[in-house]
Amino acid sequence: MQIIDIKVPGKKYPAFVGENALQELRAILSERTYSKIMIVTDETVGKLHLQTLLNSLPESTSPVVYSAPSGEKAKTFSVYEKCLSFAIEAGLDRKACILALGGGAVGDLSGFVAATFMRGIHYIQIPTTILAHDSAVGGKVAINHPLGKNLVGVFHHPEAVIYYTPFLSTLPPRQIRSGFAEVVKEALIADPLFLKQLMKEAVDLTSMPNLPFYLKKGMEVKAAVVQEDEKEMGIRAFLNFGHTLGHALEANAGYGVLTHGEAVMTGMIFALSISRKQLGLQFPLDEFIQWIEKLGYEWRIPKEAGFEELLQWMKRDKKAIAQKPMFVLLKEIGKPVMEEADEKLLRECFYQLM
Ligand SMILES: O=C(O)C(=O)C[C@@H](O)[C@H](O)[C@H](O)COP(=O)(O)O
Repeated sequence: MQIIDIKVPGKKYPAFVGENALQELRAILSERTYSKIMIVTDETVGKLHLQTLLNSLPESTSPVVYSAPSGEKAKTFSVYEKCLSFAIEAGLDRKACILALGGGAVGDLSGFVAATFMRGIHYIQIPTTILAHDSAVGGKVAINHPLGKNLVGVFHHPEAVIYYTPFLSTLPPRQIRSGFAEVVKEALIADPLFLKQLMKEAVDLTSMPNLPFYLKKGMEVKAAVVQEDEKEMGIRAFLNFGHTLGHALEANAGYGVLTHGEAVMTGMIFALSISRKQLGLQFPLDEFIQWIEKLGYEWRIPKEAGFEELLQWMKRDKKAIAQKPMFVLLKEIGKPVMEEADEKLLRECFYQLM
């Protein structure tokens, strides 16, 4: 089993990755005296994995279970309120703990509920997707606002991340693809050799013997960034590579139409294209695109997505300054910077990618 320690001011927590990770959860829950355990999951994951989780809890726990709608539908004000009402009615108090069993959306909802319920209680991330190797680490939790993705949120770190890799075996190819996009992002912003390795080895996303290693590498990249800049005052924003357009595409299409990873992959190609023009990035973009297309990414900007409309979403992005969209760009692979881009250049790159 792999253990990655995440250290932020005033807190250190482990991410356990591997086939024995659930034993670590049992140990944590046996050691701590939580007044009540509430599992938050979603309709899809609950059917597949809830029983495994229940079987691994200490006998003394009698958890209550809240099931949210699957995917981004979990991250609405109305589901947030329902989840809080459930917690209150179930008698949770300030010594209770939430277990977030699911992908990024369940993790975000659970973390936001945990952060705000009675001004903050403990929670533990139990990711079940590849995507959540990224979102479960680092304490960003949020719900969506009708005017933009993740616009309502806080930083609230989990007590631990329990990444039980057998859960990943039920993922459909589209979800594998979505999560793998964030691994590619971690390589692009931090590690040219890792990117080379991925482009050489990853040829079929349904058979990746090295996946646990890729996930660990990705989580290490993330942990190192978060450790240096917990609250995104500077370099943490580099983890948002591809997300300026990515979030806009997700929101504009209607949450759930595109997966997060599909939208981020398109956003990364957009950012790479801007980086080449604005910063002279030397990067074989065509070869990269050929690779990801072979992996099954349908990354093109949808014809019906208008530039003006997407620009409005990008202006409301959390990185925007005075309503000017900001982009994480690359000077070189592994050397990100945050920059504004001229609207004319944005438009040019945008239409090239349709
Ligand atoms: O943890 C971060 O910081 C990231 O930006 C990682 C992203 O991949 C992740 O999707 C995150 O939840 C997006 O955060 P947001 O601040 O852009 O909403």
